[in-house]
Amino acid sequence: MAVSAKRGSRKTEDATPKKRAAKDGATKKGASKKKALPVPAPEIAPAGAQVLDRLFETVQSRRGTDPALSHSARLLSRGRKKIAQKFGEEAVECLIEAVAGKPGELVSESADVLYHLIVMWVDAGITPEEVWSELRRRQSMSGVQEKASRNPEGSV
Ligand SMILES: N=c1c2ncn([C@@H]3O[C@H](COP(=O)(O)OP(=O)(O)OP(=O)(O)O)[C@@H](O)[C@H]3O)c2ncn1[C@@H]1O[C@H](COP(=O)(O)O)[C@@H](O)[C@H]1O
Repeated sequence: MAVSAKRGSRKTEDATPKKRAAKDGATKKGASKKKALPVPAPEIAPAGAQVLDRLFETVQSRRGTDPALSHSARLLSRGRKKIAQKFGEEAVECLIEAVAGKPGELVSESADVLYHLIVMWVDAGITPEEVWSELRRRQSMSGVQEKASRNPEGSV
């Protein structure tokens, strides 16, 4: 992702919804005539990890909508390879900030990674509940035990 388009802590002029719409292909004039897509009301913002369920619902609702109004719609319309590529780019940016020891940047990059992961789930037709269920299953076993169960003879 171009740094100029980043959300979160790095406030840049490209980060506003209006400029994002322009960047995504709509002219400023054309975008202003279009009705903005609905976003969840902030007063009923979900707590903690439920924010991911809400984000999933929003991204899913964007499928097939106007790419000029929705970054998710644009990304979904560009296909699986592009979606995977964007996720990979965000993951790399995340690890760069982790290695650089920049917690604030890591928070912002982590949000980007989660957003792009959710776009990938929507494209693949899987739900967050399937992932939560897998995580719950793993909670019954430590990571060390799980790895040992995969490598019964102790091979790495
Ligand atoms: N969390 C995000 C989010 N994080 C990052 N981004 C956007 O992702 C884009 C990444 O920029 P890039 O330059 O990397 O992407 P790009 O334009 O595809 O780049 P190229 O590959 O074309 O070079 C930026 O425009 C960011 O604003 C996001 N866009 C949307 N969301 C969430 O998704 C919801 C729905 O958004 P829309 O689909 O836009 O309605 C929003 O309410 C948010 O909650």
